[in-house]
Amino acid sequence: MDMIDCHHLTNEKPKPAMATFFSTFTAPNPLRSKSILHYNQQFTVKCAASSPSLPAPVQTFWQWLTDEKVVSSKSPAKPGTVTEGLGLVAQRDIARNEVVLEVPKKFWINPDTVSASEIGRVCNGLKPWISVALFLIREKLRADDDYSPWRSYIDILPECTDSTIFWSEEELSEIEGTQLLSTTLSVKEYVKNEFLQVQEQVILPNKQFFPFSVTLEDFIWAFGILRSRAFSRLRGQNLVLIPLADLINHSPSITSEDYAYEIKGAGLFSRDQIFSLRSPIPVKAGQQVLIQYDMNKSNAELALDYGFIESTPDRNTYTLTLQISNSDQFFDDKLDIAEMNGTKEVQYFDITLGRPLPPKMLPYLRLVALGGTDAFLLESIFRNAVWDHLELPVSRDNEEVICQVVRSACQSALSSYQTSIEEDEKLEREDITHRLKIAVGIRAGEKKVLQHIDGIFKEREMELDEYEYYQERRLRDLGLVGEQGDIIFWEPK
Ligand SMILES: C[S@@+](CC[C@H](N)C(=O)[O-])C[C@H]1O[C@@H](n2cnc3c(N)ncnc32)[C@H](O)[C@@H]1O
Repeated sequence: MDMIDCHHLTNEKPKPAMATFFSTFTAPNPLRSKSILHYNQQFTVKCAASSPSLPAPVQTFWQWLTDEKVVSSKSPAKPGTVTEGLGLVAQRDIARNEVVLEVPKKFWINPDTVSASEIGRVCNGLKPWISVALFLIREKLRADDDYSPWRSYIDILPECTDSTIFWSEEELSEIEGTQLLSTTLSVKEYVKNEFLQVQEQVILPNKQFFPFSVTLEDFIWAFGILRSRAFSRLRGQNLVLIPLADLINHSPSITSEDYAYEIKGAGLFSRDQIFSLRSPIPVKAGQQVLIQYDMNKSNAELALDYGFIESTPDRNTYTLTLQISNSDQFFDDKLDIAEMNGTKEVQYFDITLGRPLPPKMLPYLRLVALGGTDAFLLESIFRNAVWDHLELPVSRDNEEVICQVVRSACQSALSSYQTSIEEDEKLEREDITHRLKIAVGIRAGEKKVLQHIDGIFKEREMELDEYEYYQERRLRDLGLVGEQGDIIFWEPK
């Protein structure tokens, strides 16, 4: 099927500036995202859904849903071929918040579907996404004469998306030096390890269910399908594929995720559940119904999960990883203080273009860099108050060190990219492939965030003489500093 053209971190740790301080920029943990999956323009609709030129598998799919009474000729939206592959096209004008489609639970694919299926017994105890992935692969690879009720749905799933997990080595070389490359490689490594395990424990010992060869490629396909189309954060459903609803595409110009979809009771006298999708904006007949997938995902997450990015500046992020070095002589005290204040030995800070630094970043940096004559603050009598002190500059030395370390880490990260922002911006204006556009947007975005971080600490460095440090604050609190900042001495008469 060619709905979508089928093509497809560890950054160097900057040298610690001093023994007690270890700062590193690495890729965000790919599996750390809040939800495994979820979800400017109006896109051109190439052909109306009722058009005979709709691909045959999509027509078969629609017929199946019609026979099952999930849809009818009066349905407000139908599948159509659009620039993003398949999408949902309005059959008539649709009002804001109007229900576009409803899909009963019987047609969902989730871990319960797998449990109730032939392979349920052998999938017992597997991670939810792995059992659903095996289910999808089995449905896809089953012989044509082996009837499956899911066949017409499986047949409309794309062979791949533009997610970086499907990129060739050559395409990946365009994101050399980026956090996205490291994340992509670690995700692929993770998927590979899970595959090897499930192959040995489930696929090979159960030839009766898997009489065909299942490859790592099949497994990556299933992972990509789940990552790009499963819904999550729904009532009791953390991983669910909803056929038909998963044809909905994303629009950057819709800036609210509210009310687009929900799970509700099928009716007053029914205990069944139904998935209901609403249009967040009014849509004219013939136009595509679109939603906002996730306001909180960065461009790197969008590229990894779905295979597109946005030009919105605040989608550009860079994850700064800071760490209390375990060779730090004050390691135990620092860790205790960090943990008492909701941070860890290794702490990630997601920095977004044009936004202030995350609130805990400066105190954490100051804590990590604390040493020398400032080390008294680590003593246990200060334990409850120390974080408050770290919220403000502690000493000139401490503040200077954090500026130097962050700036040198930024410079080092910036030097690992192959191109300059100017070169990227020039390329962005040219006629390039969708994947190259993603690559160029990602590498330019990361560099801009690094420059943004560097700029913040450059400014701080220039203001070092203007800050009030711990000792001055202390003297002022004791009433020993006059209003003009002059130190008041007690003068004997
Ligand atoms: C939930 S599916 C939507 C249906 C999909 N277009 C299809 O052909 O099956 C999500 C995928 O649609 C495509 N997509 C959705 N919104 C897009 C957008 N704004 N720009 C580019 N591709 C988009 C991406 O390939 C993404 O992985």
